[in-house]
Amino acid sequence: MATKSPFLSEPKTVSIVGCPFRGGQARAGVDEGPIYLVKAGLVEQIEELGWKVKFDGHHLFEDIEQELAPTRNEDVLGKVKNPKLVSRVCEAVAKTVGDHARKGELPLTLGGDHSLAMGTVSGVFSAYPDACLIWCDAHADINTVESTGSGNLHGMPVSFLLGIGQKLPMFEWLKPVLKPEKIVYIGLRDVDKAEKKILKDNGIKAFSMHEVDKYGIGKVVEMALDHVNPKRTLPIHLSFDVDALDPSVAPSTGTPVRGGLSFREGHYICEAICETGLLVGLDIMEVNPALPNMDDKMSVRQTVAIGCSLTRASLGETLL
Ligand SMILES: NC(=[NH2+])NCCC[C@H](N)C(=O)O
Ligand SMILES: [Mn+2]
Ligand SMILES: [Mn+2]
Repeated sequence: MATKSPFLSEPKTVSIVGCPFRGGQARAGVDEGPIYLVKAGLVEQIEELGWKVKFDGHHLFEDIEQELAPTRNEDVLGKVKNPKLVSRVCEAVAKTVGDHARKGELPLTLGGDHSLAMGTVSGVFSAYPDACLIWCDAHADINTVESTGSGNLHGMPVSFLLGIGQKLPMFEWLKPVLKPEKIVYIGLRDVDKAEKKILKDNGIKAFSMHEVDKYGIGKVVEMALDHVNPKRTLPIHLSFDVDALDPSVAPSTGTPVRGGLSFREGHYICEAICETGLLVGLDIMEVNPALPNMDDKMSVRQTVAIGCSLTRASLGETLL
């Protein structure tokens, strides 16, 4: 493996946090994402790159699900769906991810839906308070309790991490670890009207597909890093929603949007971030093997393979 990291301990270790969780959105199947990724050989592939890999089974949230089961149908607050469940699961994820990060391991969280990022980012930023966040997604996931149309928490993790919008009592544990200048988006193309205003009001930097078309992905990643990490010294967390990629490339996901990143553009982002040597946390989110439909095995295989190859590109795989 190439470089030594200023942040990670030797031997360089990836700790896989498999999160079969779907409570942040409505579509079944995204909870199977991590299981498919591991079954496709992800652990061995990362080892092949020279990392030590820790993985002792997926994070089962059975205890939480069971405890909340009796009141499961009442878990709604205003428009927001499953707030108690999502909060408890993300709190557990934050602890696990934070523990790995504090030990100098690189937590790799496999979703599951993107609400889990409330946990992963909280965990990584608890270990590295000066970290920055690169969010690759078709969506901004920055709706607030007030602005959400869907009520799905996978559309809100960023606002919760920033501490903007109404605070929900069950999310008391979640501290606003993120500052608006510490996040940058790449790949946006389906941003709700209210989200556009939130991005503008908070001066949050975003490179939509328009900028990818205009400047090319190389320049976009450079500008994104210049914004959150001008001296290339700060730890980086990469949260990658596979719907950032075009649906022709990654079809098996819950909220596909046309006009997305090409196969190479997606991988380039991961390679370029890896080259900084500053990556300390990685999320691969929203792989849903039940979509686009049960019979479309080709799409599933393709999307799962891309989840694996994006991970490898982030962890040092190069073309030459
Ligand atoms: N992580 C995702 N795929 N998020 C999609 C969010 C879609 C929409 N903006 C919403 O708030 O529901
Ligand atoms: Mn998305
Ligand atoms: Mn997302």
